[in-house]
Amino acid sequence: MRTDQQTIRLSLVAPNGRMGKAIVAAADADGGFRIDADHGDVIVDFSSPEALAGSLDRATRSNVPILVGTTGLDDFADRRLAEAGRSVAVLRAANTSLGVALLSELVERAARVLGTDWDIEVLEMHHRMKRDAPSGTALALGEAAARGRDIPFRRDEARSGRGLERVANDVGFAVLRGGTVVGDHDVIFAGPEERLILSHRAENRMIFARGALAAARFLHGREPGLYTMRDVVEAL
Ligand SMILES: NC(=O)C1=CN([C@@H]2O[C@H](COP(=O)(O)OP(=O)(O)OC[C@H]3O[C@@H](n4cnc5c(N)ncnc54)[C@H](OP(=O)(O)O)[C@@H]3O)[C@@H](O)[C@H]2O)C=CC1
Ligand SMILES: O=C(O)C1=N[C@H](C(=O)O)C[C@H](O)C1
Repeated sequence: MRTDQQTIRLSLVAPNGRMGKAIVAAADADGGFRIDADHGDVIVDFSSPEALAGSLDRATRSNVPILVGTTGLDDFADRRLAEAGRSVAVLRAANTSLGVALLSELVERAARVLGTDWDIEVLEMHHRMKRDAPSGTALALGEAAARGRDIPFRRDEARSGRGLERVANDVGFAVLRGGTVVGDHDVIFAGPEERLILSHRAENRMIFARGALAAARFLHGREPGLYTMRDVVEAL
């Protein structure tokens, strides 16, 4: 039980989902948080893209910061998040684990250092219930690679058939689904006669839940803006 910090009330959009339950368990173990159905200090949304508009409306109307962990969001959702970020603090994270926050930095750096003759492929595997593909994390890692290389992010994710020679600088995606896999991500840099593979393995949803609590603590009382897990890690 923490005694050094103020208790933060979390309003969970989906308390009964897999992530909702993990966050409730992590909050219980931490002792510095309380789950509050409506009037939280921070809104926490790990649900589905359909819920996002309502969650952002609630955040801006009540002037409360919001953590969005939902993946599978489209460009329109990006614009809504940016708009909400003008009036409240908004943190969007496809992956709230500490390991993936660091992996994203490593990927950006590797892409910057390795020349364009190193192709970049992202491979991910998740449990059979996952609805979106590629995972939000895989896409965010692809974006980090493109950022490192200072090129526009172009996805190649439909390789089946013929005439599929690789286009230079595209980021390729491969997706596996099955069983209860919590979340595996490999970023493969395939160069001339060598490969560098940066990997993360999530073994339990509690890693995302603990990261979500760190993000909520970061957001509490934070000024309006769009934030990422890198901001959270830097503030730790
Ligand atoms: N950022 C991160 O670190 C992580 C992100 N995720 C992402 O979080 C999201 C949820 O994952 P997970 O918990 O495994 O999924 P689940 O399917 O277990 O839970 C989703 C929950 O959202 C609820 N829900 C769905 N639509 C709405 C809506 N329109 N309004 C309110 N609630 C809604 C569902 O309720 P009901 O069952 O009643 O429909 C359910 O309780 C996914 O997008 C996933 O990719 C997952 C893990 C880590
Ligand atoms: O749906 C999941 O389970 C996960 N979703 C996130 C994603 O799409 O990247 C994060 C994590 O990999 C688990």
